[in-house]
This record gives sequence, structure tokens and C-alpha cells, in this order.
Amino acid sequence: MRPFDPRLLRLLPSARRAVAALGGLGVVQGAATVATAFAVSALVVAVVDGRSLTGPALAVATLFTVRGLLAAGIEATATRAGSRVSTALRERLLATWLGRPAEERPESSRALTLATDGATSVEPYVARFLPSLVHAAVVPAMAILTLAFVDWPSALVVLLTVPLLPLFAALIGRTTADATAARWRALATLSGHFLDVVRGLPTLVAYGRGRTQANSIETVSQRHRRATMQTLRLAFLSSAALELLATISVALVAVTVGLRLAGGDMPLGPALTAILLAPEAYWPIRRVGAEFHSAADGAAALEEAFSELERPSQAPSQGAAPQARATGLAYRHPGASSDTLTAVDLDARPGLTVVTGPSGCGKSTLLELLAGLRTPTAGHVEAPRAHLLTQQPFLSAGTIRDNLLLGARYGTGDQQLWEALREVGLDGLVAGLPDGLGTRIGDDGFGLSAGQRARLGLARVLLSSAPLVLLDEPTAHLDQDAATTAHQAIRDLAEERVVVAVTHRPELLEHADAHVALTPAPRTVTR
Ligand SMILES: Nc1ncnc2c1ncn2[C@@H]1O[C@H](COP(=O)(O)OP(=O)(O)OP(=O)(O)O)[C@@H](O)[C@H]1O
Repeated sequence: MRPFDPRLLRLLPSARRAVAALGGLGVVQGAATVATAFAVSALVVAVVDGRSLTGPALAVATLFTVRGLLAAGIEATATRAGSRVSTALRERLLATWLGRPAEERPESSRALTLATDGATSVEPYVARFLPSLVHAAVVPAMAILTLAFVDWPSALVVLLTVPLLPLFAALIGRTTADATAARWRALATLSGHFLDVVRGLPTLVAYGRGRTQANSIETVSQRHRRATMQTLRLAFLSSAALELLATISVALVAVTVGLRLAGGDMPLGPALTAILLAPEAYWPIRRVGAEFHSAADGAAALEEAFSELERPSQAPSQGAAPQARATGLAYRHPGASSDTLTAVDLDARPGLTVVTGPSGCGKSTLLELLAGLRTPTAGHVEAPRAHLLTQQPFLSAGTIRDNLLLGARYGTGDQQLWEALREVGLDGLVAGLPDGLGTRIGDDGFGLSAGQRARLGLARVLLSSAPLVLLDEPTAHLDQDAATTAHQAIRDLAEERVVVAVTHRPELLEHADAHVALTPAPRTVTR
């Protein structure tokens, strides 16, 4: 785990300005810190000598005010940068995964952890760790350089002891990296397991298996707790070790300066400045060590996110061809022992192409290949930008309007939304709802029946601008009347665009311009 990964600046441009601003503020803060040491010792010397205090007191007050303002500026810049970078990371990850075929996407539990907790844990990395790193790079160097002019023996003591801190921090950091990686794995397992259980809860409760799952979640949670405690133990121990080392080093400077002061070999002013400057060479490095632990999760998440963003993709390019064409297409699901599709040819032109075939013969897989969501094992696909309506259309928690506008043309107004709803026979239902288009639905279309969800998905297809429309059993959940309305909407859509629809309903076949009957692939096992 590297303290600073330059890929942060390359892959997340929004981090550049923040890091530059933090660097600039860090340098000014370093200069103010050094100046404060001089001002405070000048004030003490003035008190001892009985001279006027106005000048030195004013300088000390000004410098403390400047340092306070700088600290506030750094805090505000860093916090803003933290949330901006984590949002940008989340957007980049989602955009990258969406642009990849299914085989190249990470497992859902890993993707979920990375895009939620992972991206959030980058905030303390940017907001706390990076500023402390900049501070540690600037302030100790300034303090030692100034010390060399004020009192070179003190500078020598600091110069000899300061490298021990990063050395110890690096040794501790290596152990922390393993503990953090273990914690990260435990969290990913916990999230994945929890998500699966929540999804399958109704089934598990129906079969009386709810309690067993609660026990297994407890086991996984305990593993995560132990891994977290291990990281925390390391964090506290290493902070204590670095603290002790820094205190002994400052004491060395103080003792040598004190002896010379007592012996009359050194005036009070430089002696005080040296004693005030010495801790400034250690504490920024100590702070890096402390912040490293709160940022370790973020650094691990960044490492994983960057490897995801940089992984080359075999995503098929979506051309401008007006039709969807597949030649000699074969596909085998990852880990499967036989091909789902073999030697499939399809040429879908503007109009309605209906695909039929027995259950499990690969109809949905064919649509995913045409949509560019999967990469063919053999053969070739050429298709324009597609809108795929799956058997379980994605509906997010939000209003009906929000859900219809997902993927709609820019500037689509309510009138067009009502028009699309009318075409699929949902206008009556939505008009009868208390808030009409503004009615909220739950996650995954909660509050709507399967048939209503399918029709809402179909209305969204009508509103999209994709030249290729892929429909997977769009009317499977509908009664005869609703299916007839939806079939007419699909037919009308096929007048303008390339529509490929998978169906088990013979009525839709009657509207078709072309028909592809898929047969199950021969289940020969090839290795
Ligand atoms: N992610 C996957 N991993 C492995 N095998 C899969 C995966 N998805 C589907 N399959 C297998 O591929 C075959 C084709 O599945 P597909 O869903 O394309 O069939 P289908 O013709 O659309 O079926 P249906 O008419 O029942 O919807 C099935 O045997 C299925 O078990």
C-alpha cells in the first residue's frame, strides 16, 4: 500500500486542484509555524530583558490568528475535496462497469462494497491523510533548515533522529497493510452475505430457515469485528511507539540546548527558538502515522478501485449500423461446461424481429449479446446503441416520473410521459394515484404488480432514443387485454426502430416482420 498513489491525479482529475491547494496551504502553514517559533522566543526574551512587549506580542497574536485561519482553510478544502473525490470515484466505477460486458464485471458483493463503503472510506484518505502527508513533506524540512541557521548542533540531533520515525512507521505500516486487507475481505464477505440474505428473506422465512441465516450473519459479523479490533489495536500501539520516539528525540535536543544555556555558551533567544522548532520536525510525521490508520481503508479501496478502472476491456464497440447483425454467434457462460448458443445467425432490420424457442435455449443470452453486455465466445455481433428491457426491469426508489425519465431523451416533458403511459395502457392507473406521475414507488418497483412493472419498463423503452430495442418477454405477466395493448405499442415502435423481442406468446409473432426460432445448443462438452 503506497502512501500516495499518483494514479489518483490521473484517474480522478477532480482531485488535482484539491491536492494542489492543500500543498500550497501546507507550505504557507509551514512558514507560519517557523515564524511563530521566532516570535514566541522574541516575546519571552523581551519579558526577561524587560523590554517593550508590544512588537513581539503583536507578532505572536498575528501569527496565531494566521495559523488558525490556515487550519480552518485546510480543513474546509480537505473536507470538500474528500466528498468530491469519493463521488467522482463512485461515478467512474459505475460508468466503467456499465460499459463492460457481464464477464468483465466484478461479483456483485465486491462491486457493492467498493462503490459504497470503499468510495466513502476514500474521504478520510483525501481529507485527513493527504493534508498530513503534505504537511509532513514541508514543515520538518523547513524546521530543520531554519534550525541549522539558529543552532546547528540541535539541527544535527534532529537530522539523525527524524529518519527513525518514517522507518518505524513503514515497519508498522507493513503489518497494518495485511490487517487492513483482511478487514477489507471480511467486510466484502459480510456485505455480500447480508445482501443475499435480505434478497432471499421471504423465501428463507417461508421455509423456516430464517434463524440459521441470522446465525451465519452473526458468525461473519464476528469475523469482521475481530479484524476491525486487530486494526485498531495496531493503530493505538503504533501511535504510542511513534509518540515515545518523538518525545525522546525532542528531549535530546532540549537537554543539549539546556546544558549549553546553563553553561552560558548559548544566548536565551536561539535556545528557545531551537526548543520550539525541534518538535515541529517530528509531529507532522507522527500525525501521518496516526492518520494513516484512519486512511488505510481508503488507500486499500483506492488501490482496488484503480485496478478496476485500469483493467483493459474487451467491450464490443457499438457501431452506427442501422441494423443488428450476428454471425456464427456462440456463447458459453463463465464456468459452464457447455455452450448456451452455437452458430446463431441473426439479421434484424428496422421492424419487429421475434425470437422464440424452448425455455433455457439462450434467448435472454442472445439479447444480452446484442446489447453488448456479454462478449461472444465465437462469431461476431454488430449492433447500434441498444435499450434492453429485461424480464425484471430495473425500477429505482423514486417517483414514477423519475423512473420513466431514466434513459429518456433530454427535455422530455410530462405530456410525452402520459402519451407513453397511454400507449402501454397504464395512464388510467397512474392518473388514479394521489400524486399522479409524482407518486413514489419503492425499491425494485415495490407497490406495483409484476405486470405494472413490465408496462412501466415498456413505457420507458418508448421514451428512449436507442435505435435498437431489445425486449425480453415484455408481455409475459399481462392478461389478454393488457397484452394486446402492449403488442400494439411494440408494433408501432417497430415502425421507427429495430425491435428484437423474445416471447412465448404466439400473438406477438403475428405482428412480426421476421422470426428467429432458436433451438437448444447441442450439449457437447468441449474443453
Ligand atoms: N449467469 C449464468 N451463468 C451460467 N449459466 C447461465 C447464466 N445465465 C443463464 N445461464 C444458462 O444459460 C442457458 C440459457 O439461459 P437464458 O436465460 O438465455 O435462456 P432463455 O431461453 O431466455 O430461457 P427462458 O425462456 O426460460 O427465459 C440456461 O441453461 C441457463 O441455465
